[in-house]
Amino acid sequence: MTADDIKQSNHPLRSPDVPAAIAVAHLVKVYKTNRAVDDISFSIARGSITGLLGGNGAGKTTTIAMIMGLVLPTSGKVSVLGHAMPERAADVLGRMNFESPYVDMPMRLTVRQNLTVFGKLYAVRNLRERIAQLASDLDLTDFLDRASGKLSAGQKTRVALAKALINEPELLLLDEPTASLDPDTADWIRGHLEAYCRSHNATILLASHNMLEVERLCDRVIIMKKGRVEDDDSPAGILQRYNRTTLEDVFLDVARGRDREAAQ
Ligand SMILES: Nc1ncnc2c1ncn2[C@@H]1O[C@H](COP(=O)(O)OP(=O)(O)OP(=O)(O)O)[C@@H](O)[C@H]1O
Repeated sequence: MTADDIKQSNHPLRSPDVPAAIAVAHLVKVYKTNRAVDDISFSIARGSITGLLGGNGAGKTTTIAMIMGLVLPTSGKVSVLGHAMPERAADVLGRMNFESPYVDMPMRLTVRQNLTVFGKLYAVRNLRERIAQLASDLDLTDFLDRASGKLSAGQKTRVALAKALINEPELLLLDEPTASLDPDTADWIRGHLEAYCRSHNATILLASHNMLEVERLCDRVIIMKKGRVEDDDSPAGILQRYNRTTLEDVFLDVARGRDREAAQ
């Protein structure tokens, strides 16, 4: 059954009894006097792909880090797959995963060794087969036994994605998943993520500065500015409200402080 079938049916995953993939309520993070995240609330349905947009310093990474339980909120609540974070992290960390091209793996270990370490951390069954499958899906076979520090930026991104998918997560948090990939490879990765989501009814929350990527992948867009949620809607709804034809233009409107009415 695909994610679309589930959305259109009475499948149990649609039932109100199934908790949201992510729910945050009045979430705040203050660093000294800087309100990096300033009272944000949203809920993300299972099986959806949501883009988290915003300029540099808008609070995207801090939000994702609180959802993962890595950064403690100053106040507010986070729930992941129905479990409070960070209190119940042990119940959910094995069912989620994270990818950022800015987090390096141990450089001297080969790609296969790194994936083996992460697979063991997640207690992945049939790990050898899982790594072979990911290597084939993400085209890693040629450099599986090369030291991770000797890969190109694009190869590293594909390995990071393999690491993020190793435990077949129900929830995937991605920070710039296609940074430093050439357009063709980036497009191919997006197709892979989309197919993964549909086949596993998985949920993705991705922070991105690539508006075309967000338009292509996301069924919902949350725009952050100065730690707050500036807008939250489908890409089509947002384009209509700002009277724009591309999210790139909406992004510039938000960044430059042009409000929705002025954009019309
Ligand atoms: N560990 C930290 N200590 C102090 N301030 C921090 C810390 N991490 C982030 N900040 C500040 O919090 C604010 C939000 O940063 P954050 O990294 O969440 O933004 P972002 O939207 O992910 O930005 P970018 O697009 O540049 O990655 C910024 O002003 C940043 O300087």
